[in-house]
Order: sequence, then structure tokens, then C-alpha cells
Amino acid sequence: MELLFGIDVPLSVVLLPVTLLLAYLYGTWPYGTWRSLGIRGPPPTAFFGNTRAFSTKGTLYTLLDWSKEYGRVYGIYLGRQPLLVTSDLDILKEVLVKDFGHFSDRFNAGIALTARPIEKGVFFVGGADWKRIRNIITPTFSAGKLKMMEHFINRCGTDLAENLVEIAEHKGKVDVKEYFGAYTLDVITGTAFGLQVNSQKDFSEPFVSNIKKMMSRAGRTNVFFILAALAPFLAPLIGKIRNRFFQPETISFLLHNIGHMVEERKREKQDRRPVDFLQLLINAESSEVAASSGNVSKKRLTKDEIIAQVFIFFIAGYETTATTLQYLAYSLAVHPDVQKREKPSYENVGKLKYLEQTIYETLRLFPPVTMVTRMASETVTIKGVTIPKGFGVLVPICDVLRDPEYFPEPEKFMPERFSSANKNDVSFLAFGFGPRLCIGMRLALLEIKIAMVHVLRAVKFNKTPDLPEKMTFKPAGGLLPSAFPILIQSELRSSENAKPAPRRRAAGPGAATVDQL
Ligand code: HEM
Repeated sequence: MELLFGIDVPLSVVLLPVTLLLAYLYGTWPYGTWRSLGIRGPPPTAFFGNTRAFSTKGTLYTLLDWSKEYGRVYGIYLGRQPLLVTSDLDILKEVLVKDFGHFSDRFNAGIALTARPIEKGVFFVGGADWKRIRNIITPTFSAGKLKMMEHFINRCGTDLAENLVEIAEHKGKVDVKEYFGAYTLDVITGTAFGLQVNSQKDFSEPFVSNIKKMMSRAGRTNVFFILAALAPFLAPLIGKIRNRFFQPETISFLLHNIGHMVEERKREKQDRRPVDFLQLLINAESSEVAASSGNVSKKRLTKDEIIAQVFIFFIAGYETTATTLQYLAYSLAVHPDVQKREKPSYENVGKLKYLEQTIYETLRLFPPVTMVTRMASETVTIKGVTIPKGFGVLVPICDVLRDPEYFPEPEKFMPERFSSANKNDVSFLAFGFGPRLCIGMRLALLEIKIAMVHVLRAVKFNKTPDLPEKMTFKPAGGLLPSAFPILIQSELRSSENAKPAPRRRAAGPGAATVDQL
């Protein structure tokens, strides 16, 4: 190829810089968007935007640092996609509640990568599908339905207390994640599928080991997510390739087994069917169908949708509740004064206001889900801030929960701050807020309280000398795992009253009940 001054230049030498320039422009051109709307924010890097801060520092430290620098409203980019981050409660109330109609969907490039049929789970779906599925599954978590499950949860609580007593008798240390994780897994496998896996005793059970393996990978940055963030228009294709050729074995195992259980349940005689989420979803399907003759397709769940919901209950319910219990035990060990204040017994479980406040304070300081997102379906202006159609809103849960204006002296562990009604305020975001609030909140609180009533009646938690007073976290997507194993000492309570609940009492008079909680 001949260019100026008669010099021969190969085509590739011309094309290379042009391609690089075009690639650079592609990787950077959206980054003026927030500036043009008058909104400041951390400087993005080409292609990645501000994503790398999350994967290197973790969400909690990143969001706290950014709000210190940019305040309660600023703009970031996930890959090339703009998101408004706001901890302004007026704006959050509009987005999460008052103008929910324009913000009902999640903003997440990763959704297109979610394995089939999990993408049909209520957590991921949007629009009319979300409304339909959420309406059908909401009654599954009613107080009445949870009451049917409480006998089983009490039994898991008894197992947990017995295990901790055994350790206390040998003056050993407890890795709280292992024990509370196993309790939570027992509860969720029982309440979701009616399976009694006893992971507190048998860590090798295939269902248990596959779930643990899957959860240990949760939150890891993965090449498919990076690709989808760089080129969102390719996300559906990337998702298909990933799910066709790179589906993790653990997910395939679980999906296959859940599908099998759905088939078995449908064949089983009515009177032999257990009360668990799987059955309630199958029942909801048939009763809705019967009730809405003529409007069947609007009301029913498909088999894939049933599988997806049970799977989501699992994912959303296991790590979150186990993490809360783990940080609750840690908080009690490093604040012996709090632990002394109230000694739970089955008889006073309904009056355990301080225990309840302690759970809320644990969720405030250590929210297992550190952020959630919404997407604007129309251009909306709130308090002078314009959020264009298709832009995301990131709700920085962990930042709101540590904002000194909403929670004075935020670093201090003070359960008393929840003695007033502020747990129902938009500032208490640990379970989200508004119509898309965590659907499993009541189950989680029930599970946590039952565990604590059983455990704290039998043992005390003591800080070991090597347990740091200040918690630190490692990066893991939107989750909040501790940077070190939490080892605490379990000590027997001295009084006669301090034995774990005898098995026969677990669901009998005196056991923790939904009515009391
Ligand atoms: C301490 C325990 C838990 C915490 C802190 C927690 C937190 C959250 C948060 C922050 C959200 C997002 C809400 C929003 O977008 O506004 C959520 C959604 C959800 N949670 Fe939980 N969760 C917990 C336990 C559970 C349990 C036990 C289950 C079920 C068995 C569950 C099932 C779900 C589902 C299905 C959603 C999606 C709801 C929707 O999109 O409509 N969660 N959770």
C-alpha cells in the first residue's frame, strides 16, 4: 500500500492503530455520561469502568470509601454500563417503593449468564413474570406455612445445641461458620425439599457436599462475567456458550435432582406428601390453576419455574442466614455484656426483645447482602437527579447501614438502637425494602431466633485471645465473608436449666414457636 511521500506501508500497520483507537473509543466512550448529567464519581478505567475496585477491595470497603469522597449520590460504571449509587433515603424511597413501577427489575449483566432454568427464579426475573411468580410464591412464606415447618427447625436447633455442648465439654474452639452453616443447611434442605440430610453430622452427604462446593465458588470473578460486562449485547450468546459447555457439575447435579423430586412428588399420593416449599409450590400451581379456569397460563408455574424457585430459596437462604448466625456469635463473644443481659429460655422466647435487637444490630453491621440493584424502565428525575431509561441504580446497603446520620456511632455494636421502630424504616436495608423485599425474611428471622434460643440456653460464647476485636472482610461479590476463620470458645452455662432441649421437647410445649417470635 502506498501512502504519502511515496513510502510503502503495509495495510496491517495502518489497520493496527486504527483498530486500537476504535477499541479504545469503544472501551471509554460511555464514561462521560455521568459528567454530562452533572454527577461526580470515581474515575473509570477503559473497558472495566469501576468494576475492579469491587473485586480487589470488596464491596463494603469500596462503597464506604466512595461515599466518603463523593457523598450520597454519585455515578459509577460496571464495565461500560452506568449506575447511579445513592444512599439518599428520599431517593431510595422513591426507587424502592413510591416509583417502584419504574424500578421493578434488577440491573445485572450477569442475569443473561445464569444457568437454565435458574434464570426463571424470582430473584432474577423482571416485569410481568416477576409479578406473577412473586404473587404465586408469597403465600409459601406466610406465618401459617412457617408454623408447619417450625417443628423441624426446632429439631435442627436441638442438634446444633447438642453439638456445641459436646465441644464445650471438651473445652474446644468452635469454627462458627462450620456449625451454623451446617444448621442452616439442615434447615433449608428440610424446609425446601423435606430432606433430612443431617449435615451437622455427615459432611459427605452428596447433596450437602455439592451445595457447599457451589457456595464456596459464589462471588468469584469469572471470565464469562467480565466478557458480559465488557460487551453486554453479547451477554445472551456468552450465557448460552457458558451454560452449554461450562456448566459447573455441582449446579447440574442439584438441578437434575430437584427436577427428579418434582416428578416424584407429582406421582406421590396426596396424603403422603410432606409440607415443604417444593410441595407448597406444586400445590400453589394446581390450586391456582383450578381457581383460575380460563386464565390458566397467567397463574401457573411451569416445572422449570418450580425448580428455579426452590433452587433460588436455597442459594438466597443458605449463605445469608449462616453468615448472620456466624456474626451474631462473634458479636456476642466480643461483647460479653450483651450476652449477659438476657438469658433466653423456651418460656420467655416471645419476650426476647433484646435478642431481636441484637439480631438487627448484627445485620446492620454485617449485612450478608451488601448491595442490590434496580434498573430504570423510563427516564425519571428524583430530587433533581436524572436517571435515564436503562440506567441502573445501585443500593449500597452496607453504606446506608453505616451512615452516621442514620445510625449514630455506626462502628459501635449497640443493639439498643433498635428499641424504637427504626427497623421498619427504609434505612434498615439488610433485607432490601419495598415490594421486592427479601421474601424469606420471616423464615430467616425465625431460623436465627430458634438457633439462638437453643444454643444460648446451653452455652456461652467466649472470645479466644487470637480472635480480633475488629472484623475484616475479604472480597466476594455482593456477599460479606470474614477475612479470617471465626473461632470462638463454647462454654457450658452452669445452671441446671442450661441443658439443650431434650429431643422430645423440640416441638412440644416450651419449644420456640412462630407465634412467640
Ligand atoms: C439473614 C438472612 C437473609 C438476608 C440478610 C437476605 C437478604 C436479601 C436481600 C437484601 C434481598 C434483595 C431485596 C431487594 O432487592 O430489595 C433478598 C432477596 C431475596 N431473598 Fe433473602 N435474605 C435472607 C434470607 C433469605 C431466605 C432464608 C430465603 C428463602 C428461603 C431468601 C429468599 C430470597 C429471595 C427469593 C429473594 C428475591 C426476592 C425478589 O426478587 O422478589 N432470603 N434477600
